[in-house]
Amino acid sequence: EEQEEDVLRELRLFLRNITERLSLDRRFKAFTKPVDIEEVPDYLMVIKKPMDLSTLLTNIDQHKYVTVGEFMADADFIWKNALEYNPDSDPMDRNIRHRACALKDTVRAIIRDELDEDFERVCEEIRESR
Ligand SMILES: O=C(C1CCC1)N1C[C@@H]2C[C@H]3C[C@@H](O)[C@@H](O)[C@]2(C1)O3
Repeated sequence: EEQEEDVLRELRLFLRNITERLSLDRRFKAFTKPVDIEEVPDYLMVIKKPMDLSTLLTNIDQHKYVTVGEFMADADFIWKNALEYNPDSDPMDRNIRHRACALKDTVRAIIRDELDEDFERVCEEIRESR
C-alpha cells in the first residue's frame, strides 16, 4: 500500500546517499565504474558477478533493492571481486586490496552508524510480504 511505497522511497534515498558518498571518496575511484573488459579480457572468466558503484546506483533507481541487506550483498561483490582478481604481492595489487578492505569497512561503518534497525525490519517485512 502507499505507506510501503513511502518506506521504499526512503530506503532508496538512504542507499543513493551512501552510494554517492562512496563515489566521491578518492580511495574508491577504481570502484566507480565497471572493470573495462577490453582492458581486462579475462576478467569475466575469473569474476562471475562484476559490480561497481555506478551499477549499484542504477539498481537502486530500478527498485532492485527492498532491504539494506540486499544492497549490501551487491556492494560486497565490489570489494570481494577486487580481492579475488588482484591477489598478487606487487604494489598495484596490494594497493587495490587495501582500498577494497577500506570500502568493506566504510560501508559497514556507515550502516552501523546510520541505519535504524527498526527501519530495516520494516523493509524485511515488506520483502517477505511480496
Ligand atoms: O579489479 C580491477 C579494479 C580495481 C578494483 C576493481 N581491475 C582489474 C585490472 C587489474 C588492475 C590493473 C589495471 O589494468 C586495471 O584494469 C584493473 C581493474 O586493475
